[in-house]
Amino acid sequence: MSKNINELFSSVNIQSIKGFWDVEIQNIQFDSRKVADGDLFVACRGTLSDGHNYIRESIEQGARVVVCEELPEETSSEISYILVENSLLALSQLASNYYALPSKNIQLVGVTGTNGKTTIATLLYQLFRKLGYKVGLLSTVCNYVDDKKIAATHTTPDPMQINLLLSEMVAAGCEYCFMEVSSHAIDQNRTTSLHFKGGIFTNITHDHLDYHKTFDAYLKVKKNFFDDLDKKSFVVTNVDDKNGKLMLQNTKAHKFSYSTRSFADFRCQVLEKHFTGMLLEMDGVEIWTNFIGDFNAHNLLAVYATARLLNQSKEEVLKGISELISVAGRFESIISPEGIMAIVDYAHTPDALKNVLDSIDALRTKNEQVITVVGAGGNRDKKKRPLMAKIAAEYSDKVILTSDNPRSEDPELIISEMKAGVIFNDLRKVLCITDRKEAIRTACMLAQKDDIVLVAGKGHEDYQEIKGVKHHFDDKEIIREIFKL
Ligand SMILES: CC(=O)N[C@H]1[C@@H](OP(=O)(O)OP(=O)(O)OC[C@H]2O[C@@H](n3ccc(=O)[nH]c3=O)[C@H](O)[C@@H]2O)O[C@H](CO)[C@@H](O)[C@@H]1O[C@H](C)C(=O)N[C@@H](C)C(=O)N[C@H](CCC(=O)O)C(=O)O
Ligand SMILES: Nc1ncnc2c1ncn2[C@@H]1O[C@H](COP(=O)(O)OP(=O)(O)OP(=O)(O)O)[C@@H](O)[C@H]1O
Repeated sequence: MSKNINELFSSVNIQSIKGFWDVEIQNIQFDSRKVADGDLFVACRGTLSDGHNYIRESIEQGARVVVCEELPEETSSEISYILVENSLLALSQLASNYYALPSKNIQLVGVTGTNGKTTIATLLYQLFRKLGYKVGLLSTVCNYVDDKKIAATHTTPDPMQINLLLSEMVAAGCEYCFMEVSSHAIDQNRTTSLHFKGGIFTNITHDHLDYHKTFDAYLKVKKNFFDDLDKKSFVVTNVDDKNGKLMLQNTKAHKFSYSTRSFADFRCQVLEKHFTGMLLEMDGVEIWTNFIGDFNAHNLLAVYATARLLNQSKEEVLKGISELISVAGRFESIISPEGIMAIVDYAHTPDALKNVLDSIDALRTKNEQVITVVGAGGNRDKKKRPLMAKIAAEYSDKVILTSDNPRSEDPELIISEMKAGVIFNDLRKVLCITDRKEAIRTACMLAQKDDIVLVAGKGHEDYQEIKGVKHHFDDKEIIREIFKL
């Protein structure tokens, strides 16, 4: 689709222009390798390299307009160069303008926090469909435009992708979109120019410090998302998290809180816990839910609060919540003919792992053993490796440390970095088996009737990434094969 750059730059803070202003462009690209004839190229500074180094290549590929933070040494008189202070911010604004501001034509709610984003966004998508609406979803597991499933590459896609999907949702008649907002996305301005009706804060614990460097920087980035919300929107925050209230400090949005422990606008209490679900008291009403674990009580409460803030009736929301079923790869259980229960969960942070193991512990009635199979991803935050192994060993009877997605790292080295975190007295519980399938098989062989095998870290993923190649790998599939189901 062809656009005049005049329309595209309406909200962009331009420093200067070199070249023509009245230019038609075809598409917007931030990767020179994808530029085609007539495109606009935005040169962005990344963590590995700098898009400014690819300006010449983008022009050779056919770029007509270049948006950059500094001019290249050699410029061409046939090209328009538009200087901006922050290319990533400009990209976000250009992308929204290119697709005619779709976020203004849909009620968009963003979920951010270390854990729970996928669960809450997906459950909101499911709930609002039950309530009779056409809905969109942008999440780690997959994206949906109404009932059309679209593969996801990121938790929060790049600004062009987000706005394309939002515009498709608007065209398909969707009234709501629920999206995950990662800290990378906030930091890189992927969501800055979107118009959010609401924002949800789940929690913040140790993660992504490879990218943000310090916990304070990570916290500040999360807070920026809420600081940017306007007075027509709402923010609903988990005040059981010690940083929950902080998210409300500088925002102009209407402020709401939720809690399972203390005074808050939205409250819920866990009345009973079973392997098949939980009985909750939510906003004064008892409801049965098909979810396990205190953390899911928080997730369901966030869903309830958001639906109420989007003006849905209490009765219908509670009825809808009681009918919701699990989210792919989140506390999914498979029982063997011999009575061994395997649980597949995406827990890939120390906090998530502890929560899942706590939830399992709360359900133990006899002397069931808990055997945990867990790894840690390569080319990602290394600091969480020893912490995850320490937690796994502390809260399980046996632990098998194995590979997650080693990516370009040596899996055995990752496992040894994990093992270094296990306290001396727990070392006797730990086995190391690099091959994940063998690790799962061994855990199932060690388990007896009623024992619980937790396979953590990969959840819904159907691949294992080793040395840049994605091999088919599915924890649930392997467990079913071992259990001969
Ligand atoms: C690690 C990381 O955060 N990378 C971000 C970074 O890219 P980079 O450092 O890899 O970029 P680069 O390769 O150095 O290149 C810099 C720029 O030059 C461009 N380029 C590069 C090469 C070339 O030949 N031509 C060219 O134009 C690139 O397109 C890029 O715009 O800067 C880019 C912006 O220009 C981001 O899009 C990119 O996010 C990538 C896509 C990424 O994968 N990030 C992950 C880690 C991420 O976002 N994860 C979160 C979820 C986390 C979670 O909750 O688990 C997510 O939302 O998915
Ligand atoms: N509210 C919560 N608090 C703590 N842990 C949670 C919560 N919700 C889910 N978890 C745990 O975290 C894991 C990941 O959940 P989920 O995918 O919903 O989080 P996420 O924020 O989307 O993570 P990511 O962006 O890394 O995919 C779950 O499998 C579960 O173990």
